[in-house]
Amino acid sequence: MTARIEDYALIGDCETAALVSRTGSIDWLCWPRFDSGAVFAALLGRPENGRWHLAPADAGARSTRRYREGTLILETEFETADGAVTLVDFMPPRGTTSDLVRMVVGKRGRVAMHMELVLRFGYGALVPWVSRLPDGALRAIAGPDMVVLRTEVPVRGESLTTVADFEVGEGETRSFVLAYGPSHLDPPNHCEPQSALADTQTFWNDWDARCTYDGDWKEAVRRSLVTLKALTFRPTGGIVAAPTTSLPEQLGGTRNWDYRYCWLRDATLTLLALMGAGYYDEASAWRDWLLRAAAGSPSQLQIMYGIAGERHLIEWTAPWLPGYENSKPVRVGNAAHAQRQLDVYGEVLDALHQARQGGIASDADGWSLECALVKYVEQIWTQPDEGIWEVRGGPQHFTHSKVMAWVAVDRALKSAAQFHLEAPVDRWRTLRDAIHADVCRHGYDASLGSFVQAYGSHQLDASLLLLPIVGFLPPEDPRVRGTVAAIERRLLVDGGVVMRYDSEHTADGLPPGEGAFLACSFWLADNYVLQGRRDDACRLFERLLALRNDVGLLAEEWDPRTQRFTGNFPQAFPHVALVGTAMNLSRREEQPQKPVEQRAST
Ligand SMILES: OC[C@H]1O[C@H](O[C@H]2O[C@H](CO)[C@@H](O)[C@H](O)[C@H]2O)[C@H](O)[C@@H](O)[C@@H]1O
Repeated sequence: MTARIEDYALIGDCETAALVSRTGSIDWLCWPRFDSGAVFAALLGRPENGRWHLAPADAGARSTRRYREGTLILETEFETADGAVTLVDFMPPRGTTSDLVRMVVGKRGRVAMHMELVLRFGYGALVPWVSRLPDGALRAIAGPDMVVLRTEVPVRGESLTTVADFEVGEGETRSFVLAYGPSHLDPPNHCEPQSALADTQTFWNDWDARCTYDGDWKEAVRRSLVTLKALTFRPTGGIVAAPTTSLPEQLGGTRNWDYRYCWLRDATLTLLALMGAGYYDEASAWRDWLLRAAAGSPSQLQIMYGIAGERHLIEWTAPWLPGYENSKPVRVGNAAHAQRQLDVYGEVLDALHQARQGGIASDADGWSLECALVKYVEQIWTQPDEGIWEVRGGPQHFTHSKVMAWVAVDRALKSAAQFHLEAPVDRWRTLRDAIHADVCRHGYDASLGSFVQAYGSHQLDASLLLLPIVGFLPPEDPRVRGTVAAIERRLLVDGGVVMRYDSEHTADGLPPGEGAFLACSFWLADNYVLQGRRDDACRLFERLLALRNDVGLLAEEWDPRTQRFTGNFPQAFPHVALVGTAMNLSRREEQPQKPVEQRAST
């Protein structure tokens, strides 16, 4: 049986990532990029769909694990009746080749180990052609892809699986390196495990040392930041929402989506978290990515792109994979790429404004793009859209979407004023005021004393928690207070996690039922900070921190019924929100109402 989502840890080389279970099984790896076909897809199927298991032969071995501090180097300690070993798993940040390194280090006694490598290219479907190279390495080829296994441990083939049985004594180390290369080229060069480990340690330690956050939640914030960095595709600066596809939002359900792409929303929020912690190089790389991806007509701006800016993210299903705990279908690609989501204009213009404030100056082309985006918002803001939650039940007039249209114009106006940029400011002011008035007139339900999910609806929506955070209204406004209170009454469950909306009564085009969306739960804590309810904010924040798995990672959702993670993992969204809330709570008491995440820029 596949491990629980919370039983996985992430390793990666900033171009792709793998998930390693507590029992030493790598059950997910797309190679060579985040969005490539998976070579290990057991996560969404069975061991025969590809995995790499390496653990003591004793099935009763106990394991504990941790990352080396401030790195993405995973250490799993196995204890058996005969002794103890540490399994060190990592992917060196990529040079010319991409390597997955596993080292078994003997700690005590003599431990019998067992290794099983099942390579299945094309998301678990294709058995490769395996042969020996003259230097003894094992080469597996399937169409365009090649991987090469190098190890000093004798391996053998058994039932389409590469198997090894060996022992490791105290002080001894046995290593395995699996390297990727295109099949039309020579096999990738040998990577020396010890020096690769030292280089990987240096890379992450250097990166971690740049973090400027110095508040009370350093360990959690640094782990989230390392995770966000791991989701950033180094060659282009694009940021994926998560490294997985189709981990279900409801176990056994159909809400299974592919997150291995760059959403403007998720990526801009990631950028703000990184900038808040002092990481301006990544912010600059992302800004350049955005300007390239969005180049052209604003009417053709997509809500998401491939990691290099690709636009065609056609959604298809992989029927040969049974899905995580039978959650079908397994989807590749994402039909949401063709949706209209008005909020992305607000997120993008806010991020660009904040980048400018942080000293990442935009050139004239950048400002013309921003002006063109405002012009486009002016044309479309009155139209319905699919909203922040990417509903599949048809467009609606979502309140949050209109608020973010207001943010788009507001931030462009602020940039124009602060940086003396040329703009039709009178026209923009009129537009900004018109959107504000429209939201207050149609997005607020006086009988509920709350803003509502969509114009004319009586439903609540956790995205409304963002209204004071983006500065649409002050936190002490009675309509904002009423909205927070209504969300606490109707969407807050299980003592501290927030549902995005009531899926029974929202036309999202899908069968109802999902977990609580963890990012929204942090937004509630941000609202408590804004309202001066610091104790409530700390209590909720600590409760959310306690949901992280043993290595500090969060999935998209938490299912209060089963007390399990659901949705793609690890997802950038909740880690961004965690960083934002930690920063808000760590700010000095005298300036509590300017939250970091999506903060209302001055
Ligand atoms: O719930 C339906 C939608 O779910 C996914 O969207 C969610 O993930 C996105 C990436 O993190 C995020 O930007 C969005 O706010 C979330 O609702 C899925 O990608 C959609 O295709 C799907 O319609």
